[in-house]
Amino acid sequence: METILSLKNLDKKYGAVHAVNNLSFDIQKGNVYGILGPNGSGKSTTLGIILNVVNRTSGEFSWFNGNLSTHEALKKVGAIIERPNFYPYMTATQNLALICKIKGISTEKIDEKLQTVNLFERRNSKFSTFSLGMKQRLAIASALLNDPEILILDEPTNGLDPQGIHEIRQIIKKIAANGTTILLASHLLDEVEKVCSHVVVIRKGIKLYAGRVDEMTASKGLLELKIDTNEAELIQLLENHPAILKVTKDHETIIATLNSEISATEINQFLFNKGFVLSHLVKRKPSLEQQFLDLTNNN
Ligand SMILES: Nc1ncnc2c1ncn2[C@@H]1O[C@H](COP(=O)(O)OP(=O)(O)OP(=O)(O)O)[C@@H](O)[C@H]1O
Repeated sequence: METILSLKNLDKKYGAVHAVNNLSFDIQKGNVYGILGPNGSGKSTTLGIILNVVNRTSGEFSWFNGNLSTHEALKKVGAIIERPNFYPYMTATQNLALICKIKGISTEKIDEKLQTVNLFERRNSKFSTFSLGMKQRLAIASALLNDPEILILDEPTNGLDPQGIHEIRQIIKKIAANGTTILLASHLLDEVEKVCSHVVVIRKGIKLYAGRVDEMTASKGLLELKIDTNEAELIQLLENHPAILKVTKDHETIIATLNSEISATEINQFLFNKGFVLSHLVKRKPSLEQQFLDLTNNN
């Protein structure tokens, strides 16, 4: 696996605010990474540091195994960390041509990138006529003009309506499917769940989890149970079962969080043998949301 970016013990303090706290993780080529954390958890600061627009307090980061200077490496990076300024009276194509000129890159990729973000049909429309979603898509096209190895996006769907959000997510997936590595920051759990293969969960600048999204969701799961009588006795029995970590109630439903593998059939048989006949039994995986809440509460 080729490492695109490596962060080691990165730290950033703004006076008394410890925005990034001893953060380490690696970005491997071809994956889609989400930095997930609530507002103010240090996501933008982390992106700012690796893009050389924020100075770190201590720690290291290296691009492409340290084979290139940061200046050279950043030529292979496409990033949108603030809304870029486009000229309202110029068309999509004209705006991108200007960016090519400023960056000193060829204009030959403009049409291809407009197609990638589904704006080719609107290439001759003035920027001022674009919806917020279209503006964001044009920003993505502008970040792709140099065919970057990695695309970095800070809160790519912020402020968009549901249709705009869906379109941006589809485009991110399309870009990833073409082999571009992606790193995005988001405070939205479902965004990371829908778009990313890997996640780094941070809170108050501290890493709480780093790994595959599907491994994070592949915990032991939970059981939903209902019974018409003897509910208190059932809860007590479940609490003493070795495969069950804890038991809670959500309205009429008993929720048993598992700490080891057990099938719904096994638990059903066990309870039936003890004289409990359930009216409802479902085994579920906890959502990323629940795991995220568990992670942030436990830390
Ligand atoms: N220039 C700055 N000066 C002082 N404090 C700052 C500065 N930039 C960020 N911070 C603080 O650092 C912490 C992390 O902020 P950061 O913007 O990195 O978080 P974030 O996770 O990106 O949040 P958001 O999604 O709200 O932007 C916050 O407490 C923020 O107030």
